[in-house]
Amino acid sequence: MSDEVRGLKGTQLYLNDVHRSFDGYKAINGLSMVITEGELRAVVGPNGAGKTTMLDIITGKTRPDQGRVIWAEHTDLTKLDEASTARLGIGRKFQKPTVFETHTVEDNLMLSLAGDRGVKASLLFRIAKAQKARIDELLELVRLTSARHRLAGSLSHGQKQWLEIGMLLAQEPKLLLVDEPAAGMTDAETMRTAELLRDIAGKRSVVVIEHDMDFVRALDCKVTVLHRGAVLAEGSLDHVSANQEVIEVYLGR
Ligand SMILES: Nc1ncnc2c1ncn2[C@@H]1O[C@H](COP(=O)(O)OP(=O)(O)OP(=O)(O)O)[C@@H](O)[C@H]1O
Repeated sequence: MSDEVRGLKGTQLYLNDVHRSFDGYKAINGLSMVITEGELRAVVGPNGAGKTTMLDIITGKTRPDQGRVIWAEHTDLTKLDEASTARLGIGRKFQKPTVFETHTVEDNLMLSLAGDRGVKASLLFRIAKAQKARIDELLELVRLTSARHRLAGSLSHGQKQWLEIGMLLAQEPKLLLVDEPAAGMTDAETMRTAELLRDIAGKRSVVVIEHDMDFVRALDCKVTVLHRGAVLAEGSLDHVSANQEVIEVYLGR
């Protein structure tokens, strides 16, 4: 066992000196980060800091030019595509909710639990007891128990986001990547989303990209500030907020 691998014990995701340029522009420029098993982490930074590109690299959508991206202590993610990283247990929630609007909340969750069986076969499939219990649990977790029989298309924007998080959780990810979940939400929905993400971390790691500082405060977790494709500061929100460089490039704008 190499020293590097031994040092990764309990690490869900490890990025070391990752680089990626687009037409000569260094979108990711020496990015290193460690996400431990079950950790909740917020990633913030100005527009163009490389946050989305970082998620693209983790999920295999974009290949880094150099650097190490290691999953669960030994799997090299730089060799994998999006389908393979999803199979490993990396779930990604994009900014815009994508739910089946003409199906009920329950059916949306059932379809996600069903995996590869196909939409029609899944809806015809009788819900096994274990599946029902899992759906109950997911509905509770994403605050949609009372909306169980509503059409997903009739939900508020915030509720659609929660439903999609539930659909991703149905696939039992070990790491959930969430891109700006609070965008477009009411203040109350934003605070409930922070609670929800705190609830679901622990059993799996959760990395949240966000601009809304009230939301980041409510997440109450370690914060990484990205700037020009690398980590500018890391620590508690109070710690990074007091950093003069962070104030200059991000908070003070
Ligand atoms: N596929 C691509 N082709 C060309 N340039 C790209 C590509 N992906 C990202 N970039 C560039 O890389 C830089 C970093 O972008 P990225 O979207 O990762 O930043 P971000 O921190 O997510 O910003 P925002 O907060 O605005 O979403 C930007 O200048 C962007 O234009």
